[in-house]
Amino acid sequence: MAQKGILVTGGAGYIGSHVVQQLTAMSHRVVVLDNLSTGFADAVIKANLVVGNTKDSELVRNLLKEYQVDTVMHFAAHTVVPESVANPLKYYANNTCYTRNLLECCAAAGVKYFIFSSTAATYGIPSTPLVTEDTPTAPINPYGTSKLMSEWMLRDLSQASNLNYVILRYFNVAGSDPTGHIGQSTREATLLIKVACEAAVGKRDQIYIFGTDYPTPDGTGIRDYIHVEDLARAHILALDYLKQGGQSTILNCGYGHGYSVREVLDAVQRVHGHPLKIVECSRRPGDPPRLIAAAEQVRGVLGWQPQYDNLDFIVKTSLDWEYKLLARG
Ligand SMILES: NC(=O)c1ccc[n+]([C@@H]2O[C@H](COP(=O)([O-])OP(=O)(O)OC[C@H]3O[C@@H](n4cnc5c(N)ncnc54)[C@H](O)[C@@H]3O)[C@@H](O)[C@H]2O)c1
Ligand SMILES: O=c1ccn([C@@H]2O[C@H](COP(=O)(O)OP(=O)(O)O[C@H]3O[C@H](CO)[C@H](O)[C@H](O)[C@H]3O)[C@@H](O)[C@H]2O)c(=O)[nH]1
Repeated sequence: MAQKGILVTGGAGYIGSHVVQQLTAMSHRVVVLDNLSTGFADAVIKANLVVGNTKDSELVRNLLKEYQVDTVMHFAAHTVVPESVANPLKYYANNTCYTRNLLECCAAAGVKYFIFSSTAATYGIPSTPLVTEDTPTAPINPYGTSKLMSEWMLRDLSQASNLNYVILRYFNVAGSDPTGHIGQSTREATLLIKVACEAAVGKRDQIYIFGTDYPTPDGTGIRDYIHVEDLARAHILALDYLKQGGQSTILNCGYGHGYSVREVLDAVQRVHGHPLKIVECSRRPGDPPRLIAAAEQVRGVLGWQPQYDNLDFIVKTSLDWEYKLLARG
């Protein structure tokens, strides 16, 4: 019998491509569906890339059939929070409606396992700094809401069918493949470590600190930064877990401790060896002071053990990739 396939939507994007690389290294049969809206064809090295959209039911149905897909890993989404505030319907269409479409195709094809990229943005501004999976969800922007609605669809479909899922709520993802084959190539990036590394290699003149008056030890926002390779590994373990009959579940993905913006910028300067031009400015609307994952569940349920829980290493791999992008022009 032919090996069952894994459909990875958004597998040409930053996080998806790292997961695909781990899956193909383990000889899984992978097909990537990506419309290349923010992804890159050359990020998909050993899997088949089909350029298309999750809203295209006929295409999705054909792929599920052709590759005998029993597992879907769903990364495809728009991911920029301020853009979601300015253009909410774009986010509800892509992140919610097209996910519904994908789920409908999965249900019809009898897909058994679904691993979904969710986000700490579903928690909004939690009242406790340490966020457990039971912390009430209360997103404060359309991006977070669009993702939470997909979680609900998945939960409800699972209850009405044989589909089981793992929802992974990522905290702040950073870093790049330590072997240097792939990395974060996002255009017009907004995420702190990526932006700081762009400033370090001279792609930007300066880096802004959004708010220095937060109730944190140094006044800047604190986040739980997780290396993309460790996050990718959690997907592999989630797949094993589901295949061994694991119950549908939601898991935070973070290390359980955080760094302030100043600590991150110190790390970038330390690893890079040169000072950055840092400009302090007012808070960015909607940013919680501190967001840290309670990260016991993912370790307990999946047996996940992070390898790269080291800020300087995260920064080093980001910086190495930024130099590569610079050399490519
Ligand atoms: N980067 C983070 O810190 C972070 C944090 C939490 C959650 N997430 C989630 O992780 C997932 C991946 O994020 P990323 O950072 O790799 O972003 P990314 O933009 O690099 O990847 C998204 C990929 O999906 C593709 N895509 C988008 N809409 C599509 C569609 N309708 N059909 C087919 N392909 C489509 C894009 O071309 C891109 O390759 C997203 O679901 C995002 O919400 C990311
Ligand atoms: O140029 C920058 C960029 C960010 N920050 C600060 O750095 C911290 C991290 O900000 P990011 O923009 O890197 O990431 P967020 O914490 O806003 O991440 C949120 O948005 C992400 C997607 O954009 C993910 O969904 C993630 O789960 C969600 O918490 C925040 O305190 C932010 O104010 C700066 O000071 N300057």
